[in-house]
This record gives sequence, C-alpha cells and structure tokens, in this order.
Amino acid sequence: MITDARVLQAEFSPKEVEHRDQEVDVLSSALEPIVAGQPGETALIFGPSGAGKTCIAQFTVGRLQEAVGEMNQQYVNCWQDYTRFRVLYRVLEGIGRAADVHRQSTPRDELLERLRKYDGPQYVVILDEVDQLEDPRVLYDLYRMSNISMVLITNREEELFAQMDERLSSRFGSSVRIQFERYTLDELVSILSARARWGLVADAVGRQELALIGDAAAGDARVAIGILRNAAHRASREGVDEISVDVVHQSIPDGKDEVRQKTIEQFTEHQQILYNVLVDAGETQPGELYDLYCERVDDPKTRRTIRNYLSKMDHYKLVVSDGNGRNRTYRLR
Ligand SMILES: Nc1ncnc2c1ncn2[C@@H]1O[C@H](COP(=O)(O)OP(=O)(O)OP(=O)(O)O)[C@@H](O)[C@H]1O
Repeated sequence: MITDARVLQAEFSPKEVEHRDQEVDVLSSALEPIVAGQPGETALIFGPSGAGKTCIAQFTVGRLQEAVGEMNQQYVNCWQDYTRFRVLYRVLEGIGRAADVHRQSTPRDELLERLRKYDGPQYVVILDEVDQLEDPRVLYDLYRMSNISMVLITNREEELFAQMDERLSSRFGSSVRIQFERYTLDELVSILSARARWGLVADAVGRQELALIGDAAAGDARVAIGILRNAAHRASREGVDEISVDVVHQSIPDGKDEVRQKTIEQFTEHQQILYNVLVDAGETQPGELYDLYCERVDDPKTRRTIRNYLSKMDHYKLVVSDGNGRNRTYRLR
C-alpha cells in the first residue's frame, strides 16, 4: 500500500505545490531584486493553519535559490526560537557563523556585530510563527542588515502588529502582504491526490474517499494529509490494497488526534504547562488561566506571552478529550 512513507509526513516539502500560483508569484516578485544582487522586499504571509504558508514560503525561496545559485537561506520557527538571542543565533547558523556561540556567555551584541559584518551573498530568512516572538525588536535588528531579506509568517496580521511599537510597525507596515485562505474541498483533493500518487500504490484511493478526507479536514491541508496517512496505515494493517470509505471514517479521529499530538509535542516547557492547565481547567477565562498557570511555575512568563501562547493554541484548534470519550474544543478568548 505505502511506497514512500515520507511524502505522507507533514514535514515533507513537496517539489511541486498545488493551487498557490498567485501566492508564489507575489512572493517571488517581492524577492525578485535578489536576482540582481539586491535585498528583496519584506514579505508578510498570513492566514489560517494548514493553508500552506510555510510550504509555499519554503518552496518559493528554494526555487529562488536554485535560480540565483549563490544565495543563503534559513528557516526559523519562532514558536521554538522565540527570544531575540535565539533568533539571531539561528540566523548566524544559516551562514555558518554560530559554531562558537555559547548560550550562556556570548553577549547578544556580539551576535549582532557578526551579522553586521556579513557581506556574503543575499540571505533570505523565513521567520515562521513570527507573532510568537518574545521581543519583536529582533525584526528591527534584521531589517537593518544590508544583505538580509525577510519572509514573515503569522496566522493573523493584527496579532503581529499589536506587539510592535510605532517604529517597528511603520517599518513593517509597508511589507508585501500575502493573504492565504483555507483550501477549498477541490484544492484539498488535488493536494491529497498528489501525495497518493507519490506515496501509495496505484489506485489505492479514489476521489470519493479523498473528498471525504478533504471534507473532514475543513480547509486544513495538514489535517487532510494526517488523515490520509492514517487511512493508508490502517488499510495496510488490514492487508488490503485500497482505502475504502469505511477505512476513511475510522481514520478521521486518529488523523486529527495525531496532528494535535504532534503540535503539543513541539511545545516548550511553559507552553506544555499552560496546556495542562487548560486540560485540567476546562472552559476558563484567560485571566483565571493565567493565575492557575502561575501557581504551577516558579518563573512565570508575562501575561502578554501567555496570551500569545493561548492564541496559538486557539489557531491550532486544540481539541481535548474530557475523559468521557467526548472531545471538546476549549474556547480561549
Ligand atoms: N499547495 C500545497 N501543495 C502541496 N502540499 C501542500 C500545499 N499546501 C500545504 N501543503 C502541505 O500541507 C501541510 C501543511 O502546510 P503548511 O505547514 O505550509 O501550513 P501553514 O499554513 O504553514 O500552517 P500553520 O499556520 O499551522 O503553520 C504540509 O505538509 C504541506 O507540505
């Protein structure tokens, strides 16, 4: 049944992308000056979870690198690398200048100085989940570097700008904006068909089954691929060569659950604690949640940081079992 398991993984970066020609074109135009050795315009990509923002950014920057030849690129997930220091570290890492940096002892100014001295080829930095930065001033640090271009990705534009002071928002207010919408059912079906073609035996799944998966995924390609992956494994276990409607129905809860579980596994310690507070407390107001969270940690993050974490969990529509076999989505705002 499965001929290439990698293409059914969420992390897989496809060589061909479906249905985002316009978004690819706008981002390519923003970065076009790089072809002539100049920095590109800052691009700001926003839209809901699973709409292909990361995939399209990586695809477009990858394609540009192939065309330009000499160009550097780095992907930073600000959900994981959320401090100013860690972002600068990752940016230096992308040009091979971070090997001797020590988290405890190297001063941040030293990192900035190294970046300022960078005079190599044009360098594109993709900052994903950029609204999760603890200190958005790092965007200004990067903005001032001569050979660096930025692609910023966030779920909601307002959340990013709400954290910026006037200087930052006026700098980034003129970024090239690219809005991503949820995928339609037909679009999800063609994304899934491509994955089935690359990763499953011929005729393993029909259009009707793919449409069922797409419908359950409600516009989110990550969830759709997760359900397909589960269905393929289930069919393999059952020793059949075809994914039936029944198999799809049985795979929907597991597929969704796996995506949720993966998201939770990526949480930092404080996000994990907050998530556990949420699970234990059920439907609660954000203010109460903050107090409950503070009771469980010695060094609480600020209210603003916790609000950011909550809004992220909300975007991921984290569904938690209430222990009675029912699932419920916690309302966070
Ligand atoms: N147009 C597309 N063609 C092929 N695969 C796609 C496309 N869009 C998304 N995918 C796949 O769907 C999955 C989710 O996409 P992606 O991570 O880009 O979503 P996102 O919008 O960045 O979501 P989030 O906000 O949750 O990070 C990935 O496995 C990606 O490869």
